[in-house]
Amino acid sequence: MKKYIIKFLYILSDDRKYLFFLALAFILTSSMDAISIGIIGPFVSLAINPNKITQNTGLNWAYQYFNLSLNQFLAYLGLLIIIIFCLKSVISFFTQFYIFRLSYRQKGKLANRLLKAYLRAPYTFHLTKNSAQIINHIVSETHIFSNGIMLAMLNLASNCIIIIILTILLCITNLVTIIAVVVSVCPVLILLYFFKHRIKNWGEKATKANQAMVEIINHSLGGIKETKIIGCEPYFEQQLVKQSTIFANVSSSLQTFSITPRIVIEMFLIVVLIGFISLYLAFNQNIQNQNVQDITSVISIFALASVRLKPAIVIAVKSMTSLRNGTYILDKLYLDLKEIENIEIADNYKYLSQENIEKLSKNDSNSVNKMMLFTDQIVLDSLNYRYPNAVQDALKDISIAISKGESIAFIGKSGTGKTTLVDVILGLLQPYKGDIQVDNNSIYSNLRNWQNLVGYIPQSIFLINETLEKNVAFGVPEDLINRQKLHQAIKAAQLEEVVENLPLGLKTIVGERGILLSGGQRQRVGIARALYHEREILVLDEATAALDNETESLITEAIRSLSGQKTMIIIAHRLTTVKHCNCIYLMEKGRIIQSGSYEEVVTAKHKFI
Ligand SMILES: Nc1ncnc2c1ncn2[C@@H]1O[C@H](COP(=O)(O)OP(=O)(O)OP(=O)(O)O)[C@@H](O)[C@H]1O
Repeated sequence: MKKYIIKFLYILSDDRKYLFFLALAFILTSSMDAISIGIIGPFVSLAINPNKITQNTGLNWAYQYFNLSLNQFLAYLGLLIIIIFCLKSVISFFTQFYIFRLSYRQKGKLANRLLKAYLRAPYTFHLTKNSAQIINHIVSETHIFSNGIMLAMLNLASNCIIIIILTILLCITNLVTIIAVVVSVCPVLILLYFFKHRIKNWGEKATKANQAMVEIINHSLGGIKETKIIGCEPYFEQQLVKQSTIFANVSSSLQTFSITPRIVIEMFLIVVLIGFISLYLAFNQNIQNQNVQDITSVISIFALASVRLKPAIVIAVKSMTSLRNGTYILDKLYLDLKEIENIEIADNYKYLSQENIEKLSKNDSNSVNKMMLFTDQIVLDSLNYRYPNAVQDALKDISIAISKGESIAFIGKSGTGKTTLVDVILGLLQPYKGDIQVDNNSIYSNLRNWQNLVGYIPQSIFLINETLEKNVAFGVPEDLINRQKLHQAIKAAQLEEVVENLPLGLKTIVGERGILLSGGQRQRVGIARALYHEREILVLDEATAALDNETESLITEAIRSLSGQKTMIIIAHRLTTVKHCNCIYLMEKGRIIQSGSYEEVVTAKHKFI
């Protein structure tokens, strides 16, 4: 339990401070709740026999002090109970409101914290992670944390206070009831103890099945073209049925278990109540007025137990089940948060030279937001990179200089390190040896500023299901889009004709992942996007897919028209696009083995594509 609370508090982070106020509110409302219900039994007993007022020292003193008739005194006592009840109800309403708000806000905060950490985690972290898992953490697990763990913990705390106070009251007033309560609760606690591992297992299985379902849906719909052509719909359907059956089985077991306490407690309470009355009647043949009062008092206390104590016990036990069920999620969230919040620093620096680590840490501490200037050249100085857990370097001693306004291209067979080199240039991967300098300043002295200079146009552009203009001016609110810049970018990216042919022009929604556009058009949207955002340096990973001659020449034209204005770094998969480049670098096994003009390198008869 101690470990559970430590993890819970870690995840709760800043909101821990609210728990103190919540605890105070709990103590207040639960005490009022318990007292207001606890005094109903004695009040009923006094109503049946008002003379008992004079037998109680406190009540007798009040009765004498106010100088009222017994019935009037009883009426005022009733009024007092009503006031306590109303006050308790108002406070209880607001406390519950506060609990719900805190819990559900926690979901939003936690999702935010996770997304922030995932987005800031180094690129290498994402190379090894499954996106379905990440989505599941952010969407479902945060919900289970707020609903199944946090709410359960708060409910458990508030109901435990009620149980303790009511039990004390019952102990004072009636021993039979307390025996009934103990007899009813013990089997439930024993059940909970023996099932604790199974409940945790159910929680784990439900989470995994849920995650697998997201993954299956993701895979089948994400590759819908392949799914349809290969005809593997039944495979995905069967996989989904398998996981949903697991989910249904464990969830139904869990739900059944969670209603068991109510059934068991109800059964035992009734058994003890009827048993007590039957035994009482069997052993007391001559029922006197006093006996009737005893039985009435026991019944009213039983009523109290079933009105407030039973629900409190049921909610407390249900919360305990929910907490146990959430153990797997709590562990996962705790480990994940710890991992990603710490990895950010550790992994970023893992493969970096000591010199660059110092530059980065200096930058982290004074995070200056000044612009990085690029007026002369970019120098890649002896870059060496190795992927985590790889046995050999993906890049070996890469040294080149790129002057401002130059276009250069990397060519080479598949797997020779072109993408890796571009990822290093983009600052996504950090070399364990070497440096990248812009006008003699290391990019590691402020990676963010360096990235602000660079526009990246990947093979497959990420397009959102929005209008074409929003996709070009990506991340800019619609009313702030600069029309002039937008039209210039569209023109330079050779997209004017495409826009003219779209039904709503720039206002046409391009569909999920730009499904309404062709591959070549999408890549030109990517070029327009980089141009709109006025990036000095454009890094273009040319599409590997075969493009028709016209599209290819449009892309080539778009790239060519930018030469001289922008510094371009191109990963080329076909030679036509790089004809105009100032320098071409041929790569093999992570090294640059040849460089020179198009004629020098291409006519050297290397078969690299
Ligand atoms: N995430 C990774 N983890 C480990 N090794 C990797 C990873 N990504 C790439 N590699 C390895 O690094 C080497 C260079 O890969 P890279 O993707 O840079 O080649 P490429 O020239 O861009 O290939 P292509 O033209 O097919 O895209 C390859 O041997 C590849 O197997």
